[in-house]
Amino acid sequence: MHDFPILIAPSILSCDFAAMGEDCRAMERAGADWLHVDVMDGHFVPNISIGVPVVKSLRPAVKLPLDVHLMISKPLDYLGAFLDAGADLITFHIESESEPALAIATIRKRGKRAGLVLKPATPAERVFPFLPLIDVVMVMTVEPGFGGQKFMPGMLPKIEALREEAQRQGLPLHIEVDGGIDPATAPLAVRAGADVLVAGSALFSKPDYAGAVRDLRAAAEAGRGL
Ligand SMILES: O=C(CO)[C@@H](O)[C@H](O)COP(=O)(O)O
Ligand SMILES: [Fe+2]
Repeated sequence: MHDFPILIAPSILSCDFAAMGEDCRAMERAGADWLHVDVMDGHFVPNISIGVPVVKSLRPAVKLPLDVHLMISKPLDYLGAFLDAGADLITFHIESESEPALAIATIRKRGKRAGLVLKPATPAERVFPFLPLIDVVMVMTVEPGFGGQKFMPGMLPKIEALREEAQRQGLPLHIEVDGGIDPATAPLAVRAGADVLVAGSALFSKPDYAGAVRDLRAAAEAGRGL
């Protein structure tokens, strides 16, 4: 079994955009591990969110690693800009118009971490050939595009298949889950093999961020023992 600690990555899609820096610093003080930045182009997904200038402004505002989730049709065209802006990890969709091996190499050549993301309908096997090349594989547990949706338990076998394949290939791969993660669903994802938990609404909607991060981490860690 992998022995990564559980990591909590609050999704800033649910933060207060009028006070983003302070809201993110509060999440940092609350004990978050990464900051998850959702980038949407209105084409790959039916929503528009934020882009390069926001990553650039956030970079000096927090010390947390910036986990940039690209929900855009042409990730290759924008990798350089996100890397220059200060992304520490860039994940992009296997369903996008990209050459995955080239995109991964572009990110890793800059000394940054790379990951692939799967939409709910995409089978785990699609990314098996790329697992030795990446640091993170991310399983969408909702349809990408919006925060605050309901976790899809049907994604649990996909997480299990990815963890099994990573173990079979002897890879220390992070498995990140994104969408509908809260203290009720986190243990299910962790038991299936996830170790990085993105959570937007479940954290930013709470008045006490430290308590919310602590409760999510405790629930997830309990999932390991199930
Ligand atoms: O990438 C996405 C949505 O496309 C996510 O990162 C969401 O922002 C997670 O939000 P919650 O489901 O946790 O509210
Ligand atoms: Fe995301």
